[in-house]
Amino acid sequence: MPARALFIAGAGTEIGKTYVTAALTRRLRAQGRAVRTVKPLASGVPPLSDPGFIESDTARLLDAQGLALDEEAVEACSPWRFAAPLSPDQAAVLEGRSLDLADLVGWCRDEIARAEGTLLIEGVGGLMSPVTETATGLDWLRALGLPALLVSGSYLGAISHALTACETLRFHGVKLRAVAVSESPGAPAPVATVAAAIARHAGAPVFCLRRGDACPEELAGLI
Ligand SMILES: Nc1ncnc2c1ncn2[C@@H]1O[C@H](COP(=O)(O)OP(=O)(O)OP(=O)(O)O)[C@@H](O)[C@H]1O
Ligand SMILES: C[C@H](N)[C@H](N)CCCCCC(=O)O
Ligand SMILES: [Mg+2]
Repeated sequence: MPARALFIAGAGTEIGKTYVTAALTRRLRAQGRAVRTVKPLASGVPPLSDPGFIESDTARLLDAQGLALDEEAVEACSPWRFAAPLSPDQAAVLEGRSLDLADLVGWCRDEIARAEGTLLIEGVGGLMSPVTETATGLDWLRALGLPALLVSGSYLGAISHALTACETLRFHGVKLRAVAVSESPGAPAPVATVAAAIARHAGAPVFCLRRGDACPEELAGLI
């Protein structure tokens, strides 16, 4: 059976993409489905030898897959890793490196071609955060032609951020599979209220994850 691949895009950064992607990975595995989860381009990732590595997106996604945290697994999950917690193009400059969208897209296409079951690809930052000096995450997603799961927070302002991302995806012909609203710490409104507001305009199913929640079964069922 051909692989199903999904791109996890964000309405912003630090809002729950990795949390939701890890939760979805665990849910799919619990349902007995084959899943591979990658974060090809990651900034803010210390070396594997650093105690802080355990907090990185790469470590969290490997853990959700039940994989060991070794060099081989890290490289296979996140071939482009940068230490500075900045936009990847800026983090790359600090290391005297550069990034090319064609390389990133080519790597993902190879993964899609060889995946068995479901392939989850976490993006970087928000939908239009830069991924190279000249390309945004939206360019990356469009080049892959994959459907998206949009992750939003529930902080004040999240509704507009989420709907702006939904509208941008629609404008560019990207299929929006669902929106996952991950509860932001200290948010002034209940996450369900924020999700309901997003659902009135998003044109896609909307799900909530409160702090510490597992992935809803219904969300996994759409993937
Ligand atoms: N629903 C939730 N329950 C508990 N913790 C959460 C939840 N959502 C997010 N977090 C925590 O909030 C922090 C930021 O979330 P996360 O790392 O998933 O953001 P992100 O969108 O992937 O960020 P980046 O743009 O760096 O990839 C993490 O410590 C994460 O574990
Ligand atoms: C370091 C951070 N957590 C992410 N890895 C990168 C976020 C880049 C955001 C760039 C932007 O949109 O302004
Ligand atoms: Mg992340």
